[in-house]
Amino acid sequence: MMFTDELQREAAPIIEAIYQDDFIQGVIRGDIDKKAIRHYLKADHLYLNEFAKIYSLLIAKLNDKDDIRFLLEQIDFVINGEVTAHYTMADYVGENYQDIIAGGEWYPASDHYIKHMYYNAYKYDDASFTICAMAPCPYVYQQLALKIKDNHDLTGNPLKDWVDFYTVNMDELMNRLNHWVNRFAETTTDENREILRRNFLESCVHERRFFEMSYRQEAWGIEVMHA
Ligand SMILES: Cc1ncc(C[n+]2csc(CCO)c2C)c(N)n1
Repeated sequence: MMFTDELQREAAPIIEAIYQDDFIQGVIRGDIDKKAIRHYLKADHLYLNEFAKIYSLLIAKLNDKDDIRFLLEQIDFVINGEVTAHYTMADYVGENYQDIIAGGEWYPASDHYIKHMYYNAYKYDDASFTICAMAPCPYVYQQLALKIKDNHDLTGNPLKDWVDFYTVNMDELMNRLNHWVNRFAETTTDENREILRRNFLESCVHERRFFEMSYRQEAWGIEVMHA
């Protein structure tokens, strides 16, 4: 069994828990509170910006042109492509997307998640540490989307396109990320493998907390200073 297969097997209960939580269940019913979706969008557009910047930090750690080209494509996807999924949610809210995301912040759970990725990018030379902290991002969404599709017919659901978005386009990305991590995991120490494992599983938990944060509209409770 490949190293990333083991990580994915260990992540299964966390993904099942996310599936059962209020946010995804509300998406499945198609009646989730619009405030939860608004909060998610406010947090997620900033999360995606940072995700793109962290890809750019990984480029500095890689040498193969094809690997670099792939990361450039992913930056484009995160900045320009994924907003399609966000527009589906903005339509559901019934407000202009730019108006929704104005004034968003790194709320507590997204703050922690973003900093987990940056920490690994700055602490370790090898890209694998960061990749393990990033891989749950496509993996969890792909698994949730497939689980939803397997169990429910979303015809007529206003958030169907959001779910559909993550059932496609994720395979090639996961293959690349898994390949990089497995190559490093084969030759590194047990201690490093344990760090990789924790990074992956912690980010799965971060994914869960991100949805919970959105559902409960968690914020810091610190007043924003206006110039
Ligand atoms: C909190 C959070 N986690 C995951 C995604 C999904 N996602 C973000 S970037 C990307 C592709 C990476 O190249 C995918 C699948 C999200 N939108 N927000």
